[in-house]
Amino acid sequence: MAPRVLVSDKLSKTAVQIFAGGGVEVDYMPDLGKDKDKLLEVIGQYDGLAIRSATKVTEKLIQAATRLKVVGRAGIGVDNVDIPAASRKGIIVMNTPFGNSITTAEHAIALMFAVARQLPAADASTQAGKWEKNRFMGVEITGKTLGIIGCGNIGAIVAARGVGLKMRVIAFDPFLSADRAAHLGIEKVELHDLFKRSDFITLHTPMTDKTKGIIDKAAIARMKDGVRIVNCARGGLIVEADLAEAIKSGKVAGAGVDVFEVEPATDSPLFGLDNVVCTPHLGAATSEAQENVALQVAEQMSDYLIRGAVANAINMPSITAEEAPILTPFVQLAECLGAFAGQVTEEAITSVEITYDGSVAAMNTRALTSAALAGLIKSQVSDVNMVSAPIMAKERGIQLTESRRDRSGVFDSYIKLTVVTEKQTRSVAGTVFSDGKPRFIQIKGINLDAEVGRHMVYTTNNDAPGIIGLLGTVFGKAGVNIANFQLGRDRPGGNAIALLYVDSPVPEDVLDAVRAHKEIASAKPLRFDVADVAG
Ligand SMILES: NC(=O)C1=CN([C@@H]2O[C@H](COP(=O)(O)OP(=O)(O)OC[C@H]3O[C@@H](n4cnc5c(N)ncnc54)[C@H](O)[C@@H]3O)[C@@H](O)[C@H]2O)C=CC1
Ligand SMILES: O=C(O)C(=O)COP(=O)(O)O
Repeated sequence: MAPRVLVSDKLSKTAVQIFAGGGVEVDYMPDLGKDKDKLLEVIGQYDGLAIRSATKVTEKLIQAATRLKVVGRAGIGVDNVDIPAASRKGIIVMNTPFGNSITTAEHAIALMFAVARQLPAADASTQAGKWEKNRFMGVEITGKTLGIIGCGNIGAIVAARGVGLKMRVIAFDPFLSADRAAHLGIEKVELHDLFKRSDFITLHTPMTDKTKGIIDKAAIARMKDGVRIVNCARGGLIVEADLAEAIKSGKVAGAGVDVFEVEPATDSPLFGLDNVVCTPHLGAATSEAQENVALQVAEQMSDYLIRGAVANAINMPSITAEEAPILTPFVQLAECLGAFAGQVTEEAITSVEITYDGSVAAMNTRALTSAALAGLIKSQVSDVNMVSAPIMAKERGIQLTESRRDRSGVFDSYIKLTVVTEKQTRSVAGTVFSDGKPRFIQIKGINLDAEVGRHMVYTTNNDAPGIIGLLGTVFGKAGVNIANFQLGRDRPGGNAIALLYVDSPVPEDVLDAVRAHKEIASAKPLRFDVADVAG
């Protein structure tokens, strides 16, 4: 069945063509994002949801989205998506991090000019036949100091434009390196310094707990008199009432505002003030940017839904379309190792160590680790996948270590998973054979070579004669067919294990008959719900 995607915001129709061309069924309802109740009603029918900023992907919507696998944001900011809730539900959230950045940077520059020369008010006055040449005295931009808060993709483009306009550009961004600042020809400064020195301030950070209200009354008090402020990032970065107050008092000479605390903004303390230029969240609104983001989000979502490739996900490591087929057998192996460890571990897990040995070490091990964690946690929580597993492991306080090493044994590559609980440490290792199927090659340090089947039984016992006969007889009597039987031991007469791949689940009373034997320490039924296992 073809995956189904809902487009609930106004995306370029290019997205529809890409989805349809890629084998994805698509419903284009650009106004649905504004109708919360209707969206809640229909969301259960879709595997993908393509949005801009109008659709709010709340926890409630996510709970109702029983089939949803991916949310694609045709744009940059994902503050309208409850990412932790999506991650917990195993839903990938992806954006298009570059598609509208030039356009948004240009809008910031446009607002800076509009505020410097009071263009909207001058336009209105002129068209009203007033010719108020003396009223609209502006300021020059050349030689002025432009303070950029948040110098990522958009901030850096604004910086380059500012330098081109002969401004002195300074930036505050904790993640801006000195090298990058030098390369951009700008000065990296602290926030208080930026406030003190800037003639123009422009905001380009995401909306986070740290950036919310970064421009408030106290911040404004530290700024130069007559500063002009531009916000093309997110409304909540500025406390609108504080800015309005400062404009009325003349402390701030003007503001260019594209984004608002509440959107759509039908009312704001900034409306009607002299030299405040407002636009209705138009930062990304050019035909070029909208083509870019629509095309990109549709390609990314189709690639994920059809081929399992992951690009630009906020809550999952990337997997390219080329990488996906090579990685898939190892993803399955990692999940089987996790599932084995999860099913034989009954106590709370304190830490997990994953070792990648040989050629697998050069692969996308973040994705493989997520798969191993998903397998591990699946024995306790059925609704977990590679997206939600890392967050669930973290919530459970599981410490994670990952190590890689060059080929150290007979296998071209293998993965070893060690799970530590308060009582014991357990390890299981596996590889992928040339048939692409996962194999267990070591359990508790005991070597074996076991095909992974959907239904399996794992026993631990003393190495003594008669165990094969016992299992064969008990299972045979119960009508359970053994497809494959693997044994291993640490030394003659020592600890032994058996791993049986059976054609059907083994009833508990049959296992009890096995457990009753004096040489058997434990007998566990196992299940592996992974695509490429046998059975
Ligand atoms: N008005 C509009 O239509 C549009 C608005 N945006 C907004 O612009 C924002 C920035 O976009 P990009 O530059 O592409 O993102 P980005 O992720 O490339 O850059 C954001 C920068 O902010 C910095 N940052 C984070 N926390 C900070 C803090 N507390 N103080 C200072 N800097 C901090 C980061 O280190 C990063 O360098 C987006 O998050 C989005 O909200 C984006 C596109 C269109
Ligand atoms: O990409 C972003 O972060 C934006 O803010 C653009 O928003 P929009 O897609 O125009 O609703």
